[in-house]
Order: sequence, then structure tokens, then C-alpha cells
Amino acid sequence: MTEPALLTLSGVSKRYGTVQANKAIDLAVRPGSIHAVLGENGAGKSTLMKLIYGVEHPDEGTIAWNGAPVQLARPSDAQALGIGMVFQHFSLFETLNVLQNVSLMVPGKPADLARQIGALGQKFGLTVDPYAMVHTLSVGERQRVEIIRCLLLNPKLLILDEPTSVLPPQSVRLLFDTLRKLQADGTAILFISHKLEEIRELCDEATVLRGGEVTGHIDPREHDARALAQMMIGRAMPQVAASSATEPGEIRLRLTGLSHARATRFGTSLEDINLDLHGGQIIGIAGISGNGQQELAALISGETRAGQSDMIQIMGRSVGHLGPMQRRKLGFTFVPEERLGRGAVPEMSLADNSLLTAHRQGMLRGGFIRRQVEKTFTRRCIEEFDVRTPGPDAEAGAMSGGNLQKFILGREIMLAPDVMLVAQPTWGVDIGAATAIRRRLVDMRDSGTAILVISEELEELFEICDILHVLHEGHLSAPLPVAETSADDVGAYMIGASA
Ligand SMILES: Nc1ncnc2c1ncn2[C@@H]1O[C@H](COP(=O)(O)OP(=O)(O)OP(=O)(O)O)[C@@H](O)[C@H]1O
Repeated sequence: MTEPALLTLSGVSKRYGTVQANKAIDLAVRPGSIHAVLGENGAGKSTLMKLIYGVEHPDEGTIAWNGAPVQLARPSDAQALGIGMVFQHFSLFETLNVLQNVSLMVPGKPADLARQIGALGQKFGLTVDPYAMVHTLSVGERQRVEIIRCLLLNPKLLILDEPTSVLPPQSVRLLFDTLRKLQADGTAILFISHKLEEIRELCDEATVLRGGEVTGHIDPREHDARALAQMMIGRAMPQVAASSATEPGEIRLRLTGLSHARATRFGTSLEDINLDLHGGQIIGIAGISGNGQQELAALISGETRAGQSDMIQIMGRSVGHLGPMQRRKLGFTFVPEERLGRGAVPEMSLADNSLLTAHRQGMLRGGFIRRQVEKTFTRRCIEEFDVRTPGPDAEAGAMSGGNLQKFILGREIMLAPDVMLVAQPTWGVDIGAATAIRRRLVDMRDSGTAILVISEELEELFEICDILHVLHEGHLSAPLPVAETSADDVGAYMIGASA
């Protein structure tokens, strides 16, 4: 006998203007199942989860909980039923600390909550200081807060929208243990991920979406990752390009004795960082987020100024005292890990977001914006980088996470930089697009660009980099040539076991 479903969606549709984000979706989630939702960037996964959590409302169709139709006007209605959600774009208040953010959703005395946050952190490897201000936390740390906050509410259905994208491998293992324990207690989990191997390992059911429609309900353990990818994208997977390293050229980014005292109690101080990045080379910075990645990226991009100008050299010039725009004029471009707010302004159109960093591509004349140039550039970026959007006038904030990432990366690549810094290049990007992005970075390397990649994905770093460094507690390891280094070696540096 099949168990009655905890959550049932029948014929659920949702449209945004001209975009049919969800079309006649049927979905049943059983108690105690870990149910994956798969699909390319923009396939409609996040929209579907927002409908289930009461953030958005269906145009058509019904949502039933334990067999009874429900109207979810707002997230508190979903929470009252026992539905918890961890968002892809975080919903924390940056100016409050972790505990205050938790208190907004979870009842209880602050001291008790702080203890529970500590206990959950210990148990599940999601350590975070309850008194840390959220704005000082890295993306990975913020995600830990979101997950802990949900678990404190003991949900019957937990929705996780790409929970592992920014977690280091050890934490992914711990998170999976957590999810399996929750499953054993009868909690159902809806799990969105682009990591097909993770889905095969963790999930017992999967619903595949393509272009807003369900294309299959399957058991992911019965299909290999390639077959799953094919179901998602409806065609064969692109091949990974073989990497052909060229002779490195001149030094284009040099960090010499770069030290920087942390700005807040919760930041990380950087200590005596040395690095040489040559033209025609990709160097990767591996490490668990919160070990100084944000601080290092801000110093290299110019968002934070260095103590001494010559600690940072770009294209042979000391730039530690220069701001981001002046560094860009030297041929430097930058993709920050935070897409919304730092990489793009959510309220602005894609075209206007192009203007932010690409205005020197002839978009300004005599103090006026040349709209046609701005649009042509944006259209080219949309085409070349396969950004799924109605067009250049679409608002950045309305894009799916992966598509916004493709846009920001495309915009920076189109500036043909001499030196580029990319943080988390494929975070939230589907498997087909991630392969395309990595291939593009390797092509740029082969044509002479110097690229520094900060990523928590070891596999990605091993695939595209020539040299790795590991950042741990603000210290950078010596250079490790990829050809002579194993993932275990890097793992040892990541947890500080090697010096
Ligand atoms: N608020 C909105 N306004 C307009 N369009 C939207 C809005 N939210 C989502 N969309 C559009 O709906 C479609 C589905 O987006 P959704 O975020 O659900 O995709 P997704 O499968 O979660 O993608 P990703 O893997 O990139 O996160 C996309 O074309 C997106 O641009």
C-alpha cells in the first residue's frame, strides 16, 4: 500500500508576465522521503518551492497538506503546518546578529536559543557564533544560520534550495547525516541541487522540471548522473574541454606580504600573503569559506584598501591604495561571490547592470547613456552566455540564481580583462552551464588571461587550475601545482593540518 502523501500539488501553475515559470505541476511528497527537484537554471524549481512556502501564490491548481486543500497566503501559514524553508538567496537581516535573526522566527529566551544554536552547530558541524553580526559572515556561514534556524522549528517538511552549493565537503557529509536523521524521524525533505551525484546519494525520489513543466517522476538511484542531466536539459551533455596549459607569461597580479587586520571581531585577519599570478595561468584559492576569502577578494578588487600600496600589484603597478574603478582601468575585472547587491543591483534592468562595469565599452558619450550600445552589449551577453531571460529590460532581481550568475560572469568576461578575479564561478549554475563557464575560463587562460578563482568546490579547482593555494585562518599555503597535488593534500591544508 502506498503511504498517503504529506504534500500534494495538482495542476499548479504560476506565470510572471510573459514567463510561464510553472505549468500544471503535479507533485507528491511522502512523509520521510527525501525528494529531489531537478532542472536547469530557470526551469522553475525555486518558484515551485516559493508556492509551497506561501511566498508566491499559484495562478491555478491546488496544494494539499495531508490530503486537505490548503491556502498558503504567507510563509507563516506554511510554517504553521510544519513547513520550513532554507532559501537560495538568504533572508537574514544583515544588521542583526545571528541570535536576533533566529529570534525573529523561533520563540524562546535568547540565552536558551543561543545554547540550542551552539548545540545544533556542534551536532551537525554547522558552527556559527550566535553573537556574530550577519553582515560579517561569508555566504557559507549565512547558509549555516538559515539551516539552523529552520531546524530549530522541528519542521515536518523541510525545503532546501541548493543547500550544499557553498558548503565544504566535510559539512556536506554532516548535513547529509543530519538530513538522514531527520528522515528517520519521519521528516520529509524537498531538496534542490545541481549536484547530481549528491541527489543520487541522498534522495529516494525525484521530480524533473524542464521549462516550467514536469518531465518525469523517477527514482534517482536508478539512473546515472549523465542520464539525469540528459533528462534535465533534454539533449546530450556538453563535453568537458581538455585543458592544454600554455607557458605562463608575465606576472599580472602580485601579492607581496599582504597583511590586513580584520575589520570586525568576526572577520578574519590576513597574514603575510604572497602570490604570483601570471598571464596564461589559472590559480585557485581553495578553502572553507570564512577563512579570509571575503577579505582577500575585497583587498584585490579594491573594495578594501591595503595598508601599503605595493602589497598588491596589478599589471606591474602598485594598486593597494586605488579604488575598484581605477583597478578596472588597468585591465582588471571582478566577479564577487554575492551576486545580488554586489555583483548586480536587483532593482535595475540587466542593461543598466551592464552599464555598471562595462560603461567604458562606449556606453557613455558627453555625459549621456547610449541606450542602444548598452542594449547591444547586454543582448550579446545574454546570447553568448545562454542567459535565460526575456531580454535586456528584465530586472536583475527577477532572474533565477544561476542565470544571474551567468550574466554577471559573462559581463565581466566580455570586458576582455588582462587579469580577472572570480569568486565561486559556478555557484548555483546547472551542470551544462557550469561546464560551459569552466570551458570559457580555460579558453581565456589559453589566450593569455591571468585568472584567480576563489572556490569551495575542490573538483572545480582541480579541473581548471594550474596551481592551487589553500587559505586557512587568514594564512595562504605555498603554491601547489595541481598536477602534483591530491585532493587529500588540499583537504589537509583546508583544516590546518599542514603548514
Ligand atoms: N519575481 C519574478 N519576476 C519575473 N520573473 C521571474 C520571477 N521569479 C522567477 N522568474 C522567472 O521564472 C523562471 C523560473 O525561475 P526559477 O527561479 O524558479 O528557476 P530555477 O529553476 O530555480 O533556477 P536556478 O537553478 O537558476 O535557481 C525564470 O525564467 C525566472 O526568470
